[in-house]
Amino acid sequence: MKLVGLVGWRGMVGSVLMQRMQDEGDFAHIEPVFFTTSNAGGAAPAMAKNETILKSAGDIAELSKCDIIISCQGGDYTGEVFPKLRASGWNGYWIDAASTLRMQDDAVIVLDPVNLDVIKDALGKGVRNYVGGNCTVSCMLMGLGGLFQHGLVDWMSSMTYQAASGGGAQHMRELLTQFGTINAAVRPLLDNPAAAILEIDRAVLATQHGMSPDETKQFGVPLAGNLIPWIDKDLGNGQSKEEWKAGAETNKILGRGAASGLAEIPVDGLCVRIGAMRCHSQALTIKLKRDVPLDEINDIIAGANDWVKVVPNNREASMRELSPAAVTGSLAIPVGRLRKMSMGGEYLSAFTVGDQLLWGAAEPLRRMLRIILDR
Ligand SMILES: NC(=O)C1=CN([C@@H]2O[C@H](COP(=O)(O)OP(=O)(O)OC[C@H]3O[C@@H](n4cnc5c(N)ncnc54)[C@H](OP(=O)(O)O)[C@@H]3O)[C@@H](O)[C@H]2O)C=CC1
Ligand SMILES: N[C@@H](CC(=O)OP(=O)(O)O)C(=O)O
Repeated sequence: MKLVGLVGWRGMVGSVLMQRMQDEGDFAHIEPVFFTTSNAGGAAPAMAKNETILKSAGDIAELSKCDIIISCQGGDYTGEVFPKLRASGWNGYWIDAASTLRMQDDAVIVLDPVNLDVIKDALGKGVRNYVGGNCTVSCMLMGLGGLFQHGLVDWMSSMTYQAASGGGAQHMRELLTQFGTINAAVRPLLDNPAAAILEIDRAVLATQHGMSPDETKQFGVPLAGNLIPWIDKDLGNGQSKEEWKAGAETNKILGRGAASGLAEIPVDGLCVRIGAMRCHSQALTIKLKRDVPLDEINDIIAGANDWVKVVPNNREASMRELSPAAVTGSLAIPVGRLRKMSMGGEYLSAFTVGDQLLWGAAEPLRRMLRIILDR
């Protein structure tokens, strides 16, 4: 049985991964070894078999014993340990949730319902580094992958509504704390039916403006009752790094770009943080290569994989099925609001939602593990 090292298993992404691996019976196929950056020598979790003691995640000799390592520990860890591990001569498979290695030539971005051909080709060529994609990109491709597979996309623009979880666990806590602070500030007014709504509104605004640096430590500004139209680094050209990833990673996942000889498909947009918990949503404008009838488009989208689900473009279904609260905790990727836009028959509008901790982070990793194990 393959020795599989697990790093970052108790973090937010790691916990979702462990749950999914248990749900799918993955531990029956591996000998797990649990690593830690903070508690070496402590007890490994219940899924452990023979290796019941936590090993140090900085111990290159211990890591080197593994056939496969899955890391959800973060980019700093990858940047620090991965080069040392490879320099030591380790030739195992490295599967990672962090973005650090994504765009390297010797790494593949994994999303097998969309790019199994790219993954298999890489395995055949001896590639050893497999990295999960950016959550927004992975969720978009799980939903709209069919249109790309059928060569129908001329270009795409995405306007995102990204959840607090994209920043990490502390960001989710901060959002909820802010909601609580605001609610507490206006509670007496809310309890009084005679209170004027503009008075309540003024009190909310005053509370948001009055939040201490401690209350906005993660996001930098209040997110509750607000939004933040910038995610990740400032690239200095007016684009955020999250926006850059949309084009760069989509094309890499699809195996397009200079190395392949296939022209890149322009994908660009504007990424916005909103006060949702763990589902990323996005509104898409898609310029099709030709005017394909809407029923054909529905079939192409719905037929692309087992998880995408086309939601009828009406008010009831959209409100019920196409929201973060409807999708959280589920692997389903609903795509709705499908309609041709007033600009012409080649312009398609769509809206999609995905759990950014499942398809956006953990799920592609555990599926990559199974692809390697099943070879
Ligand atoms: N959050 C996201 O949406 C996404 C994240 N990623 C990638 O995954 C990486 C990990 O993200 P995420 O899971 O959110 O990070 P977390 O902060 O939840 O976990 C990272 C590590 O922090 C340590 N840690 C310290 N205190 C705690 C605690 N109280 N509870 C749990 N763990 C703790 C753990 O390491 P130890 O056990 O060694 O102490 C853990 O493995 C990111 O840096 C990113 O590269 C990728 C896609 C999406
Ligand atoms: N940047 C994403 C989360 C994330 O971890 O992305 P990446 O894996 O590309 O660093 C967000 O904030 O919503």
